[in-house]
Amino acid sequence: MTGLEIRGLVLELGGRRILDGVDVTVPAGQVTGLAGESGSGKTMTGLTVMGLQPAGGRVTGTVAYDDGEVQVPDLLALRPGALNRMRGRRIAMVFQDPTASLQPMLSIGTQLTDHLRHHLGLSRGAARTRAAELLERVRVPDPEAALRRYPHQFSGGQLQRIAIAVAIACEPKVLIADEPTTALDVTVQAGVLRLLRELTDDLGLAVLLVTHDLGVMSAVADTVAVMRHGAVVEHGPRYQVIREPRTDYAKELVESLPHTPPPGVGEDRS
Ligand SMILES: Nc1ncnc2c1ncn2[C@@H]1O[C@H](COP(=O)(O)OP(=O)(O)OP(=O)(O)O)[C@@H](O)[C@H]1O
Repeated sequence: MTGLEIRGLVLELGGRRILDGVDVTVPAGQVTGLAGESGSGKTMTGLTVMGLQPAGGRVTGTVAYDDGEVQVPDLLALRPGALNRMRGRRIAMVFQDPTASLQPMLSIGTQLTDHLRHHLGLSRGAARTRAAELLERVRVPDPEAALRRYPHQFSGGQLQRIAIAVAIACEPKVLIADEPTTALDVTVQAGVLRLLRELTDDLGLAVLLVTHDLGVMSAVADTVAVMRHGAVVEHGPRYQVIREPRTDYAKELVESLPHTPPPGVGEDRS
């Protein structure tokens, strides 16, 4: 299987077990939704997979990575430098707040080209061309003009598209998206979710999508994993988990979570 295999992931912080043996498979070409009530460990799962858990955290378990070209039996066993290279090149992350991955004082063009030159060793000219292509790929209008602008000159939805462009710049194979549309208006959400789906299909990305919103889940996830108290209690095809949950907890969760299907994506896609 290409993608990520998370097995028995445990995170202990200050004597508390935040993750208690998370098992979840994130296959290439699919969106794996991670649902669960607040505090169940969704965000920590994404961060720990990337080696970005809070300082002092004790981590055990394995995260196997395979993109068909590179196989890493356990990302958690890599030295910090090697993990850092995996993060820049092969595994990317998108957060709720797109400004988290963008510098306010630098133009979008400078940020994208610096990133491409640093990670891929491209020349200035080649990096600029690729930066414009990337903005086109994520459907930012007028990419050439956009490259000259600064983050504060874009709307939230456009900024999230730009953050996604930065994330896919080095052609990663895994994308961890943590509440990527939570801060956006419902109509803008739909466009960003459609883009995520398109990138998953076209680039064969393995996407782990952390969200507390069932509307978002119904719109793009292939499978849904439900977390409770730091462990996955149910994982199955989206329609099954949402319509016919097997565990009482998943049933309760499905009934309690917000469900705001963004217009134009989703429910029809099964
Ligand atoms: N920096 C930290 N230090 C210690 N504990 C933390 C830290 N960040 C989060 N936690 C704890 O880890 C647990 C899991 O948090 P996490 O953010 O993964 O939950 P979540 O399911 O993503 O919830 P939410 O939907 O509210 O973001 C929570 O009990 C939280 O209090």
